[in-house]
Amino acid sequence: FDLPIYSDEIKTNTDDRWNKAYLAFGSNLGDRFQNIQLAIDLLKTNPQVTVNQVSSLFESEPMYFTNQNLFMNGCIEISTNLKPLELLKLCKEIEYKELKRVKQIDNGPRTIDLDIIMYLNADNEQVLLNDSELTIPHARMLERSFVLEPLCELVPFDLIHPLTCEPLTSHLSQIYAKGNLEDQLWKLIPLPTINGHNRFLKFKTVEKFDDFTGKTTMVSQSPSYMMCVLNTTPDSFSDGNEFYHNLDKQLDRVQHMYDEGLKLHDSIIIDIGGCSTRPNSEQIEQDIELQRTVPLIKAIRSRKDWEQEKIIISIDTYRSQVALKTIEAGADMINDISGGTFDASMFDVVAQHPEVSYVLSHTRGDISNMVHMAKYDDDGLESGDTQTKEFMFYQRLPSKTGTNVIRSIAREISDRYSWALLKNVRRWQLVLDPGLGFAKNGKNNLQVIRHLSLLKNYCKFTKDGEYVNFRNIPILVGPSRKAFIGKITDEPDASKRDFATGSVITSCVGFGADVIRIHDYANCSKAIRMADAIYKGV
Ligand SMILES: Nc1nc2ncc(COP(=O)(O)O)nc2c(=O)[nH]1
Ligand SMILES: Nc1nc2ncc(COP(=O)(O)O)nc2c(=O)[nH]1
Repeated sequence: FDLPIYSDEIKTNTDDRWNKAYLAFGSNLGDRFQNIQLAIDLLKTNPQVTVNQVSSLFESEPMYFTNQNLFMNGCIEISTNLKPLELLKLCKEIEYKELKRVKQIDNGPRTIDLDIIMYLNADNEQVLLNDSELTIPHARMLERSFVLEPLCELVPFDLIHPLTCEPLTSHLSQIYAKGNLEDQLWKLIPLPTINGHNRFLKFKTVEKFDDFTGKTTMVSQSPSYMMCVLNTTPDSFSDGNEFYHNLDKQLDRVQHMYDEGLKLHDSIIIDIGGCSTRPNSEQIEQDIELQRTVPLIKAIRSRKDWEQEKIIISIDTYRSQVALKTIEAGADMINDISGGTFDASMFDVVAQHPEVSYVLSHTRGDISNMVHMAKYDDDGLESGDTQTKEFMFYQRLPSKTGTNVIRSIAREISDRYSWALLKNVRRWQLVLDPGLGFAKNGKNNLQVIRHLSLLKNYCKFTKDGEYVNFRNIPILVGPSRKAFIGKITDEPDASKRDFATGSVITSCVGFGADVIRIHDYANCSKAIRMADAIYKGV
């Protein structure tokens, strides 16, 4: 490896191309999430820095000096024309001047820690630096899962460490192989703060070696979340809404969800839908959708007898204005079945609220024609595109395998993912949903459920060199009472499909789903708990 040895007086960029750097952030003092967002914004506002990507957020046990609060960690990819020592100066300014970090002891608590991990010059070559003030690559990065895990979301899985010449992903696997609990991380999806409670959806995804196949994949090992459907539309296909417009009746139902759901879950997600998304259903006006959702959300949030921090409110809408108004009313998640395709402003609204989660779903076409778009029989690559390469946990996916359905879905979601990031949506906000029944027929739905772990471990290199991966992004599925269940169990009445739904959600958990959207919360809650015990060892 003819690695460039960099020092100030040698390489200054003769052309206007910028260098790239990977920074690691950590905070365990004050409002960690706010501190991190402030540090990112301070980097963004610097004219000599562009923030390209930000990883998921992770919670980790303190290393070295263990008697302190849990850390919130992640990584940032920036482009910059600052040289390493100038970049270090900027990071220190952000830490000490802006975020008032006070360094008492080494490895002790801090409002923010911003470390330069790696630095690549304009020719994309790793830069090595051994200065008294700064070592690049960071001398301790290879012992830190709280650095390598978020970093492996941002860099191609085959990127090597310039000194060990080993891929970063294999260094990370080596840390996990030691089996130290303190190396395991919790992935955090931020939610709006309520009554002073900083809330997060929390997921633990671990690398698991499969004894039978000898392959390693990422699997979930944390309790699955239950998303309870609360449709306020007269034409919901499955919970025939006799009380869709009666607020008191709806609050009674929420009370029952609260009582039943919290028996076996630490929190419940209530998915409020004011406009049916059933294929070919009539799409009511936005104002009516707002009337059916905003007052209900406000009424839920006004109940002092409920522990509000345990009630996560999701709004099932593809309209940006409904998303905006319901967030203002107290919604925590935007559940958009259209993947941002029905309303061009949706991603702008999501980007304005980095504390709100967004379900990025797969569909095709629109409500009236999606049923005709369930064609997945080829690998879906543009004809003649031989450069796009797709992988499932670093194993190259040969074309023409039985995984065409899930690969097409993963690829089409990854296109929406890239667009969302361009619109400044944060990776940490996202939950993925393959969209059961949306531009999928019954057979497709079964294949999607069987291949959920491919979606979870999907990554691709596009022909123009972009790298996308879904490492650590939770998967939501909504199979409850759907037509494919009715067809297989010969049950035309949707409201009688709950027992069969219980078996489907067990399979979904078994194949890696992290959030399950259901109608019969009282019974499905138990099925989810059993599935968590069997498949996730929870
Ligand atoms: N979990 C966790 N533990 C830690 N321990 C020490 C330091 C100090 O790191 P430094 O050597 O870069 O100052 N940072 C962290 C951290 O960010 N996360
Ligand atoms: N994220 C997500 N949201 C959804 N919203 C509505 C429906 C249609 O079912 P319903 O009429 O029972 O709400 N299905 C989904 C789904 O599968 N995933």
